[in-house]
Amino acid sequence: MTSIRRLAIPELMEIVPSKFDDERGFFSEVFNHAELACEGIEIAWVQDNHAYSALPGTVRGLHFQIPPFAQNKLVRVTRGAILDVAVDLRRGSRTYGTSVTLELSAEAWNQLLVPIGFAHGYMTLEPDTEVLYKVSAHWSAEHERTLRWNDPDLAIPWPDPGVEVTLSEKDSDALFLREIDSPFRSDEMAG
Ligand SMILES: Cc1cn([C@H]2C[C@H](O)[C@@H](COP(=O)(O)OP(=O)(O)O[C@H]3O[C@@H](C)C(=O)[C@@H](O)[C@H]3O)O2)c(=O)[nH]c1=O
Repeated sequence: MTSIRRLAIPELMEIVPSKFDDERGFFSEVFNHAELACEGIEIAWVQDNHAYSALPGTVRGLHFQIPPFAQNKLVRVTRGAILDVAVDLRRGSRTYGTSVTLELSAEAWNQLLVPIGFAHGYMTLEPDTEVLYKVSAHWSAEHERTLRWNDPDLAIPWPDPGVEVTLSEKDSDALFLREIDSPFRSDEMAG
């Protein structure tokens, strides 16, 4: 059975699928539509992404796409570990501009559901970390937006990686929260 736990912002959920170990290795249903549907999660996923980061302290994000390419994301780690972060960008939300963090790892075998209306990003906590995630809209460069990972207004409790942070050029030149004109409204969101 998959376990599902709502986080401090209840639209964000930690999902932990069962994992069956035996002498050969393991088996796990990493996505089961019917089990998630029982919790009201019925999302039409259209793309699976796989990202490998060589170094610990690699930051990707914080990213979101605007409509009509806004994306739900279901994120998991198959090797290594990350601190995964979602920032509430739903105007009118009591938690607008605040974040939820959750450590995801191959060992814990947990996943984070990040719905439309949130920016998403992560820092790798181990070398050779692989992140896989489903998204519910295709990638569109014109609809992609980047929020600055270390914007002081977000006050995200990033860990000290003990090394210099590795960042893409796009992410190092991102917008601050105060510069973002969010298209998301809390009263339009499901859940
Ligand atoms: C996101 C994405 C990128 N690309 C291409 C564009 C570019 O040449 C290369 C690397 O893209 P990026 O630097 O944007 O990759 P990355 O920084 O890993 O982007 C990802 O970050 C995490 C935090 C998310 O939440 C994702 O939605 C996505 O934005 O891959 C695709 O072809 N399809 C995609 O869906």
